[in-house]
Amino acid sequence: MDYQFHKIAVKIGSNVLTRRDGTLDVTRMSALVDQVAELHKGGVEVVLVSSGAVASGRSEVKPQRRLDSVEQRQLFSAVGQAKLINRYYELFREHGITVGQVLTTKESFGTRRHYLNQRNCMRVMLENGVIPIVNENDTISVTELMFTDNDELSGMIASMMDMQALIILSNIDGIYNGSPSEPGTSVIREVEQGKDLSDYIRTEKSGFGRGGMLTKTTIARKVADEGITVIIANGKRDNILPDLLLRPDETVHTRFIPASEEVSSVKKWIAHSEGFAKGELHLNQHATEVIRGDKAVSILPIGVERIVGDFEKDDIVKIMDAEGQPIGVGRIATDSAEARKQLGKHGQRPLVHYDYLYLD
Ligand SMILES: Nc1ncnc2c1ncn2[C@@H]1O[C@H](COP(=O)(O)OP(=O)(O)O)[C@@H](O)[C@H]1O
Ligand SMILES: N[C@@H](CCC(=O)OP(=O)(O)O)C(=O)O
Repeated sequence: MDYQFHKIAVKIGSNVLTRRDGTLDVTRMSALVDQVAELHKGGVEVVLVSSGAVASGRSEVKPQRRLDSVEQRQLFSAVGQAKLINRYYELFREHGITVGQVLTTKESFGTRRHYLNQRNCMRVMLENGVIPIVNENDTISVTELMFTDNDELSGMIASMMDMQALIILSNIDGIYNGSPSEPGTSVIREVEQGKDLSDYIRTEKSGFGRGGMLTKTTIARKVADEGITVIIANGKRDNILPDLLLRPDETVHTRFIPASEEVSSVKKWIAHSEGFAKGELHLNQHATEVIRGDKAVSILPIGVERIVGDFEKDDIVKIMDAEGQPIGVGRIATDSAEARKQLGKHGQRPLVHYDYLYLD
């Protein structure tokens, strides 16, 4: 088959998998499994990121007392994830395909070592023909440790696994150039690099989702800037996945045009690591201008005015411009005590080497 991509991450949103009453839509799930199986048999490497744990657990248990929102999420996801993966396992087995479960947390992306462990796990699964089915470990990720939603998780997975494309399946055909329910609006088919879509996106979410269209757009842009095509399409449409890969021109969806330059694997990790930053490097005016220029440059101690926080060598730090605004992230080459000693000095080694610097 002439598929346009051979390595893809597919994110299936909560709303695709749940019926209006909140129960698991097994018919839809089964249709999507058939499509993924078809691609897999056609030689496409697929990593699935599936939501639906909380939604599918909700209908299974009746809590004995009033639970707060964290407890509810923990209880429903513990039950619901087991139900979800069990369904997937059985449905894929009918196609002779083995699947495996990967539950992760935002923290597991925080250090390079954990990150590589996860990547290795999924690589070995793929090498052995096993489809990884990834979800956040909702039982233990609470509030500030959580991914914004599974769109963020799927972006990190697509980036980590060096995928050619990330397909985000929701309950809508793509991003509309206005309110989707209003007459006269239509799906934006292509989003060029640097295009601002904020005017179009309403903050409301669909029934069971967590992040909404705004997070999808932010993540999509970031992942596309790393050279990965991002597609937002309707997971409720029949045969959507093969159609997107075989007949993209005739299939409604929004496509984020990827950057043409290659981004190294370590830079991709750094790009998604802002949340783990342990400190800040504040650049002076001249360094800010140089860093913003066209040339690839490292951050030298002479260009740093101030250092905030305590960090170890190889930790992630935020890069701030002369006005104190964040402009990127990088991996620091020395600990904070040593970095402070070098501040403002000439002839020192870079604090952040260009290879480990990601600018927004
Ligand atoms: N401009 C827009 N185009 C498309 N959808 C939008 C737009 N603005 C807001 N939305 C809403 O975003 C919803 C999809 O996001 P979300 O609820 O997070 O779904 P999921 O569970 O699939 O991640 C749509 O159902 C729609 O109501
Ligand atoms: N991990 C959660 C997913 C929650 C979530 O963010 O879902 P979505 O709105 O589809 O991105 C679950 O399985 O219920």
